[in-house]
Amino acid sequence: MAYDAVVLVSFGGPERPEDVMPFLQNVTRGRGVPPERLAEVAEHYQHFGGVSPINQQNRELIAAIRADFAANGIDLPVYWGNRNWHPMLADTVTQMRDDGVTNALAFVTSAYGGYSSCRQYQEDIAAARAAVGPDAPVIEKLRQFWDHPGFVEPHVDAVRAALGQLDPARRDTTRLVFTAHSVPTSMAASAGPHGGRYEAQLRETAALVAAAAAPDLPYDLVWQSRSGPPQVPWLEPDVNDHLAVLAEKGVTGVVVSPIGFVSDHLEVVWDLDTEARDTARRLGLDFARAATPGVDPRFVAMVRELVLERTDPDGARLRRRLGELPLWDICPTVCCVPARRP
Ligand SMILES: CC1=C(CCC(=O)O)c2cc3nc(cc4[nH]c(cc5[nH]c(cc1n2)c(C)c5CCC(=O)O)c(CCC(=O)O)c4C)C(CCC(=O)O)=C3C
Ligand SMILES: [Fe+2]
Repeated sequence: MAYDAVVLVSFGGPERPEDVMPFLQNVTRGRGVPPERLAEVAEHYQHFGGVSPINQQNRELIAAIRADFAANGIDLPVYWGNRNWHPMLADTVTQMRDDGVTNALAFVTSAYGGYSSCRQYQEDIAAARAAVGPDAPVIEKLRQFWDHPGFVEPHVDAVRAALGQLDPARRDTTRLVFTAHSVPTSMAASAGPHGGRYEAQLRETAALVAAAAAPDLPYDLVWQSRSGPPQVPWLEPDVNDHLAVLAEKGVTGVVVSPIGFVSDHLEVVWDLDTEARDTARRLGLDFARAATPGVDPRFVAMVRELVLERTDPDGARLRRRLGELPLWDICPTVCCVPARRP
């Protein structure tokens, strides 16, 4: 198959105070998120002047991908469209159509399977194509990359660097805490043969990062940024509750590594750097937050490798990975479908 473009597909975030509410309404439409929760999250954004860092981070990632493609002889334009805020994916797909694009590959800024991280992005792509009409380009999502060295290695280095900020004399009471966005348990236990991928893949990534960064330290995978109405069960424990349990057990310091994400967006700079750090301070725990891949050259090169896996005659041989869970190039239609429609 010959491809004529790459499109980066992401979550999107507000860039002005007046964008915050309409953005949150886009995120939560039809999801039963209580208005109190929306008001609280709007407040988090307003602490940063109504500007989420995520769009600027994606601009920087796209600039780095373009430079990497150019340096490596890949002659494909790179477009950008979001699920929840401008540039909206449907507008981007319109532009791609107008530019004559017919077959594109999509790089989604989420490493994992699962409904929000994989299937919902495929639904976003299908909806954007439907809005454009029959002459919309075909768009195929690149594979999940939770165990790709270009994703794992930057996390490993970041955990090592964060450990370096903690007291080495207290290493035997130091602990690694990996985090990812919580999801409703009904979504986590996705139906079909590929159910439960999100949590299983996160556990594999946590194990890979821990083994390479600090094999002597115990670690846990916990959840952050729970949304939704309180009566709906979401994956637990929450990172803040987990820190309290660790402090109780005699742990003196934590490295918190958000392996669920690819950049230090608002859920990282607010939910971890502000809230979880405050929790740690109250509990008397030393706290260091590990960085996400961002524009690490290995992560940028990974995007090129994922493209080459699909375009190079030897592509299958380029499929670099560190884990052992099932991996597929193209998601089966039953993959990552939630047990109950969210
Ligand atoms: C699995 C997952 C990822 C990782 C995969 C990926 O990266 O895509 C992720 C990423 C993100 N989540 C983000 C922000 C938000 N997520 C929300 C709400 C929700 N997230 C969910 C799941 C996930 N979310 C779910 C199941 C909901 C409930 C509503 C629903 O069923 O869909 C809400 C609503 C308010 C609230 O928090 O209650 C906000 C504002 C931002 C942007 C941060 C920025 O602006 O910098 C990013 C990257
Ligand atoms: Fe999937």
